[in-house]
Amino acid sequence: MSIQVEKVSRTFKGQLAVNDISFEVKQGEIVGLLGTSGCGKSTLLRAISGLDTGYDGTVRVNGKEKRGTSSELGVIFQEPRLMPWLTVIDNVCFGLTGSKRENYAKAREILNVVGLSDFEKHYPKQLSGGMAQRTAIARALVTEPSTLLLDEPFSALDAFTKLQLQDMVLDLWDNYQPTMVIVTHDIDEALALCDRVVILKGQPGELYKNIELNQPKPRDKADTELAKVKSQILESLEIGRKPIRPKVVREA
Ligand SMILES: Nc1ncnc2c1ncn2[C@@H]1O[C@H](COP(=O)(O)OP(=O)(O)OP(=O)(O)O)[C@@H](O)[C@H]1O
Repeated sequence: MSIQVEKVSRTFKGQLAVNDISFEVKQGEIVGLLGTSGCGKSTLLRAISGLDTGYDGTVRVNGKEKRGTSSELGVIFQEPRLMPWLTVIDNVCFGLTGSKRENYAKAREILNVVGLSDFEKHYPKQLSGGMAQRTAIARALVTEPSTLLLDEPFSALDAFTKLQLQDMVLDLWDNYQPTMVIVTHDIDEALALCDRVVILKGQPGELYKNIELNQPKPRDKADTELAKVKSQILESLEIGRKPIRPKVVREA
């Protein structure tokens, strides 16, 4: 599934939050939305997902205008949003319309991919943060969406779990080749996962740069080309360029 974002703007109570943003996500591509806090990344993702319809401009899916949610788009949030009274497998099946037998078969296949086969009978309170987020990812995948939209999916997790789940995303991609849009603050995460990074800047947020990443995955973190892209991104975001405090010049 390809996505075309055309001249999308969003105003909240007379205040422009994102301004005239256009970009395309090709079929099977993993695109990262990066930018400093408040530049409108989540607002843009909500417009793409159809959870928000109050924007100006157009979102197209495979070239056709879309406004509103679609079962072809799976959304994953920062927090897993599981139902505490349901087991892992019942959380994954929630919303499926088939027979219990069919649903469980589908859910078990996905739970295997996300590494939770041994935990299907656990309840959310018995899971670690990483396992809960894996369950949320399995729930999004079970309807076989061709596109996944992820809003800072790993930012609440510890560094080690985050790396494990980033590897899992690459495995998922190998299995299903979904189109993905990932909102992240984490430049290393974007460098590990994305084929392209869209950088937003300012308030209201505007599209600043589109950076292609052609290195094969899984990527070598020590790769010099990747290091160059990282400094290009840091420079775009104006991180590390200014001293945090102005230098005090003392008189002799
Ligand atoms: N429902 C809303 N009502 C009013 N203002 C909103 C709403 N949603 C977002 N905004 C405003 O729009 C701007 C962009 O917010 P958004 O959450 O999209 O930014 P972001 O880049 O995702 O930020 P962060 O990285 O901190 O999550 C902010 O100024 C925010 O206050």
